[in-house]
Amino acid sequence: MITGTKQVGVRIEAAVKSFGRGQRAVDSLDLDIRPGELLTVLGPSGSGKSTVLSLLAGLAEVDSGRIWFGDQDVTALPPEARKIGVVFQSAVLYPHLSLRESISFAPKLAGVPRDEINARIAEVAAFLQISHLLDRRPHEVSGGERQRAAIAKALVSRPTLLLMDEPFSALDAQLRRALRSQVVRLHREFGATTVFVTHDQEEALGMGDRVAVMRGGRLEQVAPPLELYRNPVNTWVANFVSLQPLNLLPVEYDAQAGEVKLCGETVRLAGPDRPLPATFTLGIRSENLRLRPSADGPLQVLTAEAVGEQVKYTVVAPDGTNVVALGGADQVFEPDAKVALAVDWPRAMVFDTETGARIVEGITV
Ligand SMILES: Nc1ncnc2c1ncn2[C@@H]1O[C@H](COP(=O)(O)OP(=O)(O)OP(=O)(O)O)[C@@H](O)[C@H]1O
Repeated sequence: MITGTKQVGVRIEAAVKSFGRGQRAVDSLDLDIRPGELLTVLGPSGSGKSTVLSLLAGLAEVDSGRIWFGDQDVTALPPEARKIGVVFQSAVLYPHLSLRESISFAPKLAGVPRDEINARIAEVAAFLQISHLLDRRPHEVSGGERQRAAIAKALVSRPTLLLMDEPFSALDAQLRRALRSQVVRLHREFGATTVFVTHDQEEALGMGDRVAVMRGGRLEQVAPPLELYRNPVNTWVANFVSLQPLNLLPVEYDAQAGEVKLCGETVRLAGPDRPLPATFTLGIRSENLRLRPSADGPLQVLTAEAVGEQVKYTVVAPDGTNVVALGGADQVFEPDAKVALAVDWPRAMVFDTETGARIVEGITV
């Protein structure tokens, strides 16, 4: 880790923020961000992600609640007193200044000695591979290079908290991927506690030490990526974090026989870890569902779509439910083929049909 970086934990306590008389943009939010972690904040458009970032930056004030950086209550502190670095969707650089001048602006103002500023710029620019561009102005570099300069500008003041709001959303997919891994390495190197806002599942799950999922101004769940993926608290989170389509299938359970009826098939369960209700919703991701050839069905292939090395099948169950399954290119099913499901049961999720809440951890057959 680079010397001079302090790691601070952040605590948002019962934060409420509304704009005008409208709905609450952030509603009773409690969130702990650990010292030095890279937390991604994921949610659909309008879920309150940017507002959370503005509250942390001090660009917006909470209506009620408190914000702590370590043991310091910063709720009433203005942005300049918070020791934060912020990177927005489009780089905030001075158009008439060179990148070097833009990057050195804030530390110069703060009275950091010239040599120290130069050393910090050299270090961060080398890391971000923009050393050769420092004497150019913003309009003389590409969009990706401008975003890297904006990151350098945010880092050079040695912030204790780095806030990034969809910094790569205007860039093409390949560049986004490259910059994503650069930010992860940068975070490891510089160690500042980082909050990275995105509406992109792949970005949030790929980058975050933990992912905070927001919906309608509230926090639905916060967990490490794999835990979130495997143990989502409800159908909404399960669906939102899915990289491949999620099937939510109605299931009937006969407790006495220990059997479930799923898409026209009867399956014996070995041991649900808790009593199951007579009907529930089974959540199964298409990557955890395969098709088996079966002369007498009960399902029928509707479409087969190539996805790289795999094939995405949409099949229809006897009750008309559509089910999406992924298959390898080695076993190809033609449209209209009769098939049965091969469920990876330990990866199946059981949800309450009424509330959508997760009810058991996993079931075995
Ligand atoms: N300055 C503002 N004035 C009025 N309403 C606002 C303002 N900023 C945000 N809102 C409202 O607050 C809610 C949350 O907005 P916010 O920008 O935090 O969501 P977001 O999750 O970041 O969305 P996006 O992914 O589209 O940027 C939205 O309903 C939005 O319309």
